[in-house]
Amino acid sequence: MEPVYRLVGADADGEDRAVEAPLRPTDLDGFIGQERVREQLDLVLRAARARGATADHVLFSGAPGLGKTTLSMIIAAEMGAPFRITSGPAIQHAGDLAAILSSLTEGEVLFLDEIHRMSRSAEEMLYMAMEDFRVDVVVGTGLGATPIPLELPPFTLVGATTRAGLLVPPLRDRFGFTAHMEFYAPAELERVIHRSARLLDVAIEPEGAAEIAGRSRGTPRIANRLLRRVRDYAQVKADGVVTREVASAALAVYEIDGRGLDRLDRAVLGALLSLFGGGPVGLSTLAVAVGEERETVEEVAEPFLVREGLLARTPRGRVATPAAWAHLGLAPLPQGDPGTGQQGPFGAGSGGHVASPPPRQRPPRR
Ligand SMILES: Nc1ncnc2c1ncn2[C@@H]1O[C@H](COP(=O)(O)OP(=O)(O)OP(=O)(O)O)[C@@H](O)[C@H]1O
Repeated sequence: MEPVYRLVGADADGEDRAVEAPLRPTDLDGFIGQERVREQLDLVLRAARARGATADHVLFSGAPGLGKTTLSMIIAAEMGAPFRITSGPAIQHAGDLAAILSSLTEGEVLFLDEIHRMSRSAEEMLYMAMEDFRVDVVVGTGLGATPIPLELPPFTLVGATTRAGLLVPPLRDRFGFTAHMEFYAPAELERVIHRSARLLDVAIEPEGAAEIAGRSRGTPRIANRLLRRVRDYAQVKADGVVTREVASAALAVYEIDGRGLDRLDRAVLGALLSLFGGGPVGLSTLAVAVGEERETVEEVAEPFLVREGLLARTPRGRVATPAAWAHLGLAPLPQGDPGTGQQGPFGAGSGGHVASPPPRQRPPRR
């Protein structure tokens, strides 16, 4: 699938990569939210420091942009250890991993992003390295292949994954501490935005920060990106201060609505409601209706709509919830509406079927 650029996408784009470094908190106290993870990690690190030992291996799981890389850098900083970063897709052969591991120094923190995308042979080498701080490097090929054991200095592996379920148990079991990163509450995102605004020298009012936070999909990376776009607008169209009105007008230019939905999200939801009476409708049909690839609808638009309780995936197809009708300002079709002839799982009006004639669009609710 071609990557789809979205201002509210959680993956890092080129600009994010270029500007995120100075916005990262550098110690646990400066890291906002994720209270439980922070508290547990603090204990793990303090205990390791008190023993004069290297910290246990750590696994972070969770959606992109929630702070996994930032926390792993904090682990290195808190341990006073060097930090190195690599990723699963960059390690396609066991030899790639052996080269990295054999150059680690004592106590170094190795951050392995997208650990679920490493090759199987590298994964097997990693188990041994994590457990025994040793790897077998195979020299030669065929009958002449000989494993040469190589001792490694103690190090801390910090793995990050968006798909913890894809990790094989022997790998998962070798992490001493595993944490799942949750989406952030709006109040936490407001703190992230105020902190970033201070670092970027942007004047922002509390209501302006709240406006951005509400549209940031629970994700600090998106909050920081929206802040940068709102700052541009404030400089060009206003007096540079981010007020509620400025934030709201700026994000309207980018077609990000009050709940953080963008044009694609609203197109999917709009088609589901106005063409298919709220569903159920098959994914392929829905994708054709919005002129997008099936994968784009399924992987790019739907996860957030499902998370927000606006859309449900049911065995009979995609279904809009009552909240979806309310969000688009439409009244759900009444029970037994001739436009749909069916009753869906979300009560009155959520029925409807691809084969049915498209229902009439209702005027906005008062
Ligand atoms: N708790 C937080 N407090 C303040 N800023 C944060 C926090 N979490 C993340 N950020 C900011 O959000 C941005 C993205 O964070 P980070 O790169 O650590 O996310 P990630 O989970 O590693 O994402 P990916 O999986 O895409 O690599 C960074 O600019 C970082 O400063």
